[in-house]
Amino acid sequence: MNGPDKLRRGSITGQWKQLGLVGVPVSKGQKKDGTEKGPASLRDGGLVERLTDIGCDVKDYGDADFGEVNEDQCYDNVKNPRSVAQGTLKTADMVEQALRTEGHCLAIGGDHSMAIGTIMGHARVNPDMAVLWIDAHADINTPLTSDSGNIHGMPLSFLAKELDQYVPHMPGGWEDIQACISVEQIAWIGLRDVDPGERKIIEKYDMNAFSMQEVDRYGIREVLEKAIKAVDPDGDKPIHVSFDVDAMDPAHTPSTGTPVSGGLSVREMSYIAEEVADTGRLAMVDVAEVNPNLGSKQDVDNTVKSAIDIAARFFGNRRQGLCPPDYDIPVVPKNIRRSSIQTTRQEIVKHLS
Ligand SMILES: NC(=[NH2+])NCCC[C@H](N)C(=O)O
Ligand SMILES: [Mn+2]
Ligand SMILES: [Mn+2]
Repeated sequence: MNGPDKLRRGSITGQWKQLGLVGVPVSKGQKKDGTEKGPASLRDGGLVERLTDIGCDVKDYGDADFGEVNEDQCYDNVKNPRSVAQGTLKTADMVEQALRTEGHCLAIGGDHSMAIGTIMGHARVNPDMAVLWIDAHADINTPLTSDSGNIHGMPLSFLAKELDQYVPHMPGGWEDIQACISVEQIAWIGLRDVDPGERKIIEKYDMNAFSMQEVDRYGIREVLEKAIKAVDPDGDKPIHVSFDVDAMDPAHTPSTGTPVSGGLSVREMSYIAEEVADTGRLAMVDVAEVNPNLGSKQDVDNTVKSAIDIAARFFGNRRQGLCPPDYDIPVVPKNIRRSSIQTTRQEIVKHLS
């Protein structure tokens, strides 16, 4: 081969021309206020500009309206079931519309209960999607296996058809939320805090769960390859990435509600994003669990920066660099003497104008 993967990779921007952005300002899936401000913190941090710079044509669909639910009593131990259900249905509609219109979608949360709506909406368009769930947590507790009662620890139990028998039918909108994917469509990367009921489900259904132990044993390259092979053996499925920022080490994403030490490095996470982008099959990304209420200003800035960096990598930004399709190396006109770079530049500008 001639140079590092020269033939396989282009370096031109604009692979994802059209991209719908959907904000999912949910915080009722867990107990800490602040994730409802996640979408605003990512927009204020320059997310759209970053995506535009790398050649994306971003259409911002705004935020799903989570409204206010009066007296959202617990269902058994499940907290805020009606609030989450109501916003989930709105999220699903917006994601569906964004995907149908733009072809690609980036959903920014919000706690990870956001993914019930994003995957539901995505499944209406691509029911055969492959889901890569990048997270310290498995988020597949059922309401009955969950100790916390927080819905952000349960989204996959509502989404996986095989688990229907374990999930109670809750009131207040949940009748419209139906499981839409199979356990075989899901692979996790980054796990390091898995509850007993979750571990049981993973083993019972022989699910594709890659913990940090596998990352340490095989390296991120092999783990990612195995994960993609597991959910997309023929390499022809649309890919949904659900990225919980707590998958990364808290050194990079400290402002999140349930940080767990020993997470993915910037390099490992960048590698995942670049390689998934390179498949050409990425349809949608969720960015979950940014909580600007937690930590110092520096912590929040670091978290927002990491989240934006990774989101941009999923949509085409590469560590090797990019150049716009119409970029040309500036030529020095023959009649201009090279006295110094400074004057050359000025003279070229003069010459051109
Ligand atoms: N999306 C997340 N950060 N989830 C954390 C879940 C923690 C724990 N497993 C629970 O069920 O409550
Ligand atoms: Mn998590
Ligand atoms: Mn999560």
